[in-house]
Amino acid sequence: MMVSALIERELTRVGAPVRNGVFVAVVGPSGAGKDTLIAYVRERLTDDDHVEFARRVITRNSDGATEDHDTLADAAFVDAEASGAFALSWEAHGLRYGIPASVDDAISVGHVVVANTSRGVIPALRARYAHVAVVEITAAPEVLATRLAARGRESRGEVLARLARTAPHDLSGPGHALIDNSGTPEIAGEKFLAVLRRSVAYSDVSGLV
Ligand SMILES: Nc1ncnc2c1ncn2[C@@H]1O[C@H](COP(=O)(O)OP(=O)(O)OP(=O)(O)O)[C@@H](O)[C@H]1O
Ligand SMILES: O=P(O)(O)OC[C@H]1O[C@H](OP(=O)(O)O)[C@H](O)[C@@H]1O
Repeated sequence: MMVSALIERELTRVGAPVRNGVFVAVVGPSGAGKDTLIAYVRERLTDDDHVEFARRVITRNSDGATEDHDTLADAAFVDAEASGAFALSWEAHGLRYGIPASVDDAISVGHVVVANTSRGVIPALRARYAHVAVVEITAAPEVLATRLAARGRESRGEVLARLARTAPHDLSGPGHALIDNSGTPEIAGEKFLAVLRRSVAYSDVSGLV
């Protein structure tokens, strides 16, 4: 999209939250199982055109295993961010993360958009979108430690830093669902599916044609 079109859309949006659909933010501590549960529901919603899964942009090479995302070098990410390429962006673990601005279009037409986000961006999300569901995935601390060590994506020092990262915000509010993923992925995954089906039922696709 042309930069001028992006700026025009942003100016139109200021003070007016993006309506109709629902932004489903999947949050929780590292190792809780956000990507695992997103993959679980994604496999079961392939026929549902109303649910989209945001493809994140991260300044990390994709390992192809835990999450399929786009990669940008740090300077390119900063340029993209400045040109309005992201609906939302944040920094964590020494990395930059962005959610493409195109999710606004999906939500405007009444779709449900699912994205793994930082707990720290929930206030910004609630300001940007009229309908936000916050799906907070949890697991016991010892479970997180075991899973991150077994995943093997980070060094031992990085794993310890991730475990030490505490939730910066109180996430409670409308549309907040807490899902414990200390058991099997199926148990938590079915609860997550139920939240998504409620979000689809809630999204407003009437009057959009
Ligand atoms: N219910 C579960 N039972 C057993 N292992 C699980 C379960 N859920 C996730 N895992 C495993 O735990 C590890 C962490 O899961 P995942 O990468 O989905 O977490 P995450 O919350 O996305 O973490 P991060 O924020 O670090 O990306 C993975 O190796 C995954 O296979
Ligand atoms: O701790 P907070 O800010 O909630 O989450 C920060 C980030 O940590 C994880 O990153 P990754 O997917 O493991 O790289 C999450 O996906 C989120 O984007």
